[in-house]
Amino acid sequence: MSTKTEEFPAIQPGASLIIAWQIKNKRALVVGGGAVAAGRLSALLNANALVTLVAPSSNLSPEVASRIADVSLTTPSSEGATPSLTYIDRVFAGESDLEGMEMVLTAIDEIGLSSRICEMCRTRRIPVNVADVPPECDFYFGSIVRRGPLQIMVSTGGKGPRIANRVRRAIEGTLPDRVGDAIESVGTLRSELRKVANGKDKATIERRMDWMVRVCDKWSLAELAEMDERMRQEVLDGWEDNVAKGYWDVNAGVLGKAASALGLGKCPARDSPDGKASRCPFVLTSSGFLLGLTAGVVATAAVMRRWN
Ligand SMILES: C[C@@]1(CC(=O)O)c2cc3[nH]c(cc4nc(cc5[nH]c(cc(n2)[C@H]1CCC(=O)O)[C@@](C)(CC(=O)O)[C@@H]5CCC(=O)O)C(CC(=O)O)=C4CCC(=O)O)c(CCC(=O)O)c3CC(=O)O
Ligand SMILES: NC(=O)C1=CN([C@@H]2O[C@H](COP(=O)(O)OP(=O)(O)OC[C@H]3O[C@@H](n4cnc5c(N)ncnc54)[C@H](O)[C@@H]3O)[C@@H](O)[C@H]2O)C=CC1
Repeated sequence: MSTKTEEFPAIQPGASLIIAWQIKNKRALVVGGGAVAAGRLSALLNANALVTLVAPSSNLSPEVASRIADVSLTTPSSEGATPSLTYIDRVFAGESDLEGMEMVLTAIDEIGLSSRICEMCRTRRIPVNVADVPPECDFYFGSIVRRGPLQIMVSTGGKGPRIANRVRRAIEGTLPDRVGDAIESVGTLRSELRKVANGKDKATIERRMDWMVRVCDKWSLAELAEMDERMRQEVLDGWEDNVAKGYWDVNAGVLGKAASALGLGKCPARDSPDGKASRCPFVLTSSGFLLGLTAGVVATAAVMRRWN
């Protein structure tokens, strides 16, 4: 057993545990109907939770009012099913409102009541967030970037929520084009792979993971975003022989395959890791070359005109 702790990252206590909570089809309660409740409500609905919102209709924010009026949210998908959103037009009624809830969020302007709700939740071991009162939060919200299946949460652990917003915007500006579509493609490929290789034994799992890693690493994000059914099928055809096909293996016909076999398979224009072809050195170099060529031709034409 090694005793050299310096080989491992140092423990830095004081962080939050950042996890992606699967609240889909589970019940959550929102108490309050103002602007803060509206943010909580959309976060829960985006995560497919079954939300009950309790607040008097006399004081709803426009966003909460529009969600409540949205029949696609308030109608159950089938008879007897719980709708995505159930609205109850009244103030918080007490313990009975907590029945069956797996999460409770309060966003009301009554600090004493918030504390009591928090206490009730903790007695029942229901995770609770009281907006604005960190000691009464079992978890905090964060500033979120969303691109389809991709979510990035910026948290400052309660130190600077406004700065979380700024960092989030800075991150948004650096995201690769179509990163959400690229991840969606990988998701489809992974689930299709499970259909042809669904073994749960250790050897199959290892082989599947190794193949997925090699395929992912062969495709730029821009290429992945373009992967359609035909390309995906051709990539999957490589599974049997444990071959990881790249974009040009499935798109450039015989010539592309020959180039790929020679190790020239990747289009340099698409090789930038962020998939932004215009920023790629190949494109810059080749556009520079073309520009130079054009300038050369123009200059030669001018000189020749002089001579004539
Ligand atoms: C602990 C936490 C608990 C929780 O609510 O989950 C909490 C607590 C408090 N917020 C306060 C104030 C403000 N909150 C915001 C904004 C956001 N607050 C959010 C989360 C969190 N806020 C959790 C920590 C998250 C973290 O640190 O990473 C965000 C990220 C997510 C969201 O709420 O959806 C969202 C930005 C989302 C976005 O823009 O993308 C702004 C800015 C603005 O309004 O523009 C201000 C005014 C500026 C200021 O005061 O700093 C106060 C003081 C109230 C007072 O002074 O009385 C407290 C209480 C205290 O700090 O004691
Ligand atoms: N964490 C954060 O990011 C922020 C938190 N806040 C805090 O969150 C809380 C809510 O903020 P806003 O939405 O702006 O408030 P708001 O005053 O607009 O809305 C309060 C809502 O709660 C409802 N309400 C009041 N008593 C209720 C009860 N007993 N039962 C059910 N519903 C009740 C009201 O009818 C109203 O719909 C405030 O305490 C505020 O200080 C405010 C801004 C940012």
